Amino acid sequence: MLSLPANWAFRGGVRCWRHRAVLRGALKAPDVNGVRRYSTPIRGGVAGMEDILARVVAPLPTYETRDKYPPPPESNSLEFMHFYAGLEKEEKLGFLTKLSHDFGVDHKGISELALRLLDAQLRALATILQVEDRLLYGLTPRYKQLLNHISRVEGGVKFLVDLRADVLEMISSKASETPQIRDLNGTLKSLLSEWFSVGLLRLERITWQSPCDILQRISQYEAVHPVRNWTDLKRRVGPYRRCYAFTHATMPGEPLVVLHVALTEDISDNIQSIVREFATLDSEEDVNKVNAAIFYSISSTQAGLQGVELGNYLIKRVVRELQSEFPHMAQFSSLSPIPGFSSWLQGLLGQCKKEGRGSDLLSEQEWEQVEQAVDSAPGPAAIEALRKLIATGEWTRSERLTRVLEPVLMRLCAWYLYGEKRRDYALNPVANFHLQNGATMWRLNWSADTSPRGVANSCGIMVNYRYYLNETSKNSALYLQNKVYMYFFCSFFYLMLV
Ligand SMILES: CC(C)(COP(=O)(O)OP(=O)(O)OC[C@H]1O[C@@H](n2cnc3c(N)ncnc32)[C@H](O)[C@@H]1OP(=O)(O)O)[C@@H](O)C(=O)NCCC(=O)NCCSC(=O)CC(=O)O
Repeated sequence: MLSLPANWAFRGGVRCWRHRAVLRGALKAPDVNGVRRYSTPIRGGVAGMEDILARVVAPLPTYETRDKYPPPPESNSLEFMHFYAGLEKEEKLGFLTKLSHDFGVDHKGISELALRLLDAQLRALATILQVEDRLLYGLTPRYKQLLNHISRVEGGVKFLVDLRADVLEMISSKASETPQIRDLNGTLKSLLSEWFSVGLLRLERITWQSPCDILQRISQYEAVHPVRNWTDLKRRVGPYRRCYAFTHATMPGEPLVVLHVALTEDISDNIQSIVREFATLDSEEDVNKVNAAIFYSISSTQAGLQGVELGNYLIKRVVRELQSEFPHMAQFSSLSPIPGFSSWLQGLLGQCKKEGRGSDLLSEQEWEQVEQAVDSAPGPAAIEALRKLIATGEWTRSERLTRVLEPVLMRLCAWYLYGEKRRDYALNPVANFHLQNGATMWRLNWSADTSPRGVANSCGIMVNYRYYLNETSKNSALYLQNKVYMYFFCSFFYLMLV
């Protein structure tokens, strides 16, 4: 029995009183994602939650009647959606905990079926297969059929995407770490991965002629290089630029993942040349100037679709689109930020200061140059001075210090990207994304993002992840199965200096 905070029942009671009042027509129920109001009154508090769940989460049909059982009424789905939409954040935690705990897999039934499978091992293969199929069916959580039915009502898929976003937030914030909540996340992810498979996605090119609300969403969803104004946005969908999004029939007008591309002569080493400088040409007159496609921003817009790998699908699909538009194009690369490098470096400097050992980071000669450049005494004082300068970005104002720090920061950044791991994969999430896709860590670029954000996040350094099209499948398998990173030696020679 789930124990909820004592006041929950009261608050829930008040809320459910409001629901009841709404249902009697006393108040107009707000439509939720276009979901029509349900018609059955509900009791308040935990009892109200149990009442709702017991009523709308229908028991799994028996194995024998599983294909013949009539689907539950649509009102069950609507009632569940409306009830959930009316809950506060902490109430949703309680509700989803109860759903996942009490309406999941019948574990007792599974253990009985597992014993039957063991007993059947000496029987005919047909019998074994039949018992295995029963076991497989028995492993279906009771709530899964409700989720399937919800996906068929208007706004249902978007509701489930947002529901998974709530579940992911509960897991990442450690508000809930139960295995049942993880199971609920797994079930939602597998359903969403089916519904958002690449064959069901629609590739849309976004141009200045696209509907205003789409352009507005593209602008607000841009998570990597924020759009400053309409002029900036017009540039990003204008000449020598491409902007693509995947959309889905169940979520019309909602770009699910957005990719911004610059069409250039060579592989770009600087983001300001892409998002700051304005083109002098009004149209793409000289396509011979276009030899490379630079992916300079990719953003998933639906938190609930994390792990569905829409970004990977989109990059691969856009490459094909560009190859058909520019048959001679042979260079496909990202120009990616390196979020986390500066904070990682600050942590290292803090450790060095504590242990009074800076020699791991900089050579004696480099430290001497830094001490002269920052006019500091050697040892902890120099380390602290360097920490402050990097934290504020002040170091970029000193040519002398910049000259001293370039080889140091490039060397440390190469190691951060290549050597620092999380569960044997790249620690940096952007590196992990592109390496998962089969890209090669191709080139580190100094002073590639001189914006305050770029200097603060990664000391202004950016990286190209190069897509060698004939090698991405092999590279992806090597990375995912063997944790082997592909990097281009001569651009990452800094690694040899580590
Ligand atoms: C990068 C994404 C589009 C990937 O989304 P997908 O749906 O394709 O993939 P996914 O959700 O399965 O995640 C795949 C991997 O992306 C990596 N990843 C990268 N950035 C992440 C982020 N901010 N949050 C969560 N994961 C992130 C993770 O390591 C994850 O691996 P795992 O699941 O194993 O942990 C998205 O994560 C996102 O929108 N991130 C925020 C914006 C951003 O950082 N964009 C990339 C910047 S580089 C850039 O924009 C230029 C360019 O390179 O194009």
